[in-house]
Amino acid sequence: MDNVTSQDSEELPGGDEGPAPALRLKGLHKAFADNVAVDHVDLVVPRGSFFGLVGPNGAGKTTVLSMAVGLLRPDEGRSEVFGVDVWSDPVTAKSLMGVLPDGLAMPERLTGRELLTFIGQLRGIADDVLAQRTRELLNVMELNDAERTLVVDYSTGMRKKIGLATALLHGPRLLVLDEPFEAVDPVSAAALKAILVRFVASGGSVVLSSHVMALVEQLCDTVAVMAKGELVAAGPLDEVRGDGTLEEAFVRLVGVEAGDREELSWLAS
Ligand SMILES: Nc1ncnc2c1ncn2[C@@H]1O[C@H](COP(=O)(O)OP(=O)(O)OP(=O)(O)O)[C@@H](O)[C@H]1O
Repeated sequence: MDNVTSQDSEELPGGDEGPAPALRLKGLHKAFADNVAVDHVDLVVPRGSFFGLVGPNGAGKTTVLSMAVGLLRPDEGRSEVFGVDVWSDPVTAKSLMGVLPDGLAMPERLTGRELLTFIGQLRGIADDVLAQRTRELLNVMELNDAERTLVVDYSTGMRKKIGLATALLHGPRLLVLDEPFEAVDPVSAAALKAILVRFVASGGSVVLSSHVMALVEQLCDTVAVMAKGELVAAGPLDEVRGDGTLEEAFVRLVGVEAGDREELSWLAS
């Protein structure tokens, strides 16, 4: 299936240091009232990498990814996709990336096929190409059986899958996926993983957030660990996890509450 591959052949902006990375975050900062959700985060996602962002609940993953893709305006800092500034040139930047945001809002009173057709037409994809890509994506996502079902009646996992299909439709070079495997059954997850692995093998770049360390360890070559709005580690998977597992490194980096606390002792009585 040629269409779910990256089209990384055109020249994209670079600089003195060579081609620009797939994603570069410079000093991204966001506070909600007194709560600093993301604290001056700098991050580079190299081209062709499969990048995993992990961190405990409330660490700032969704906030940083939302700013990175132009869905949430930062208080400070900038985000560049292949050297294109997401806020000053949003049309170019958004043509280069496919995004699966957290809590994706979609036109819900459409079938999966209608939704993909609608998004494809907004993207200006030619009718024949769109029809072929829609057919293949519904097939690969195993949503063919649900072709006549409205998205509003989809399960959570099915919504993730149709969301990923909309992100892939225009053949982006970078995919930014917030918790793509949440609520997806193991069979569908295997299909999604295969699509993403193939996308990276063809030159695409993926950034995903997840709470599932085993999945990040299995898929990603580069990881970043976030806690309390800051990056506490970032680099090649083997460097970040050291001699142990990613989960052990995560616990070491993020810290855990003491396990012998008095609270909830009544549960065992
Ligand atoms: N729209 C908002 N208004 C106010 N506070 C917010 C908003 N969005 C996020 N926050 C706060 O910012 C912090 C970071 O939240 P964020 O959703 O980015 O974390 P996360 O790492 O994605 O968490 P999770 O793993 O639970 O999804 C949290 O303290 C959260 O309460």
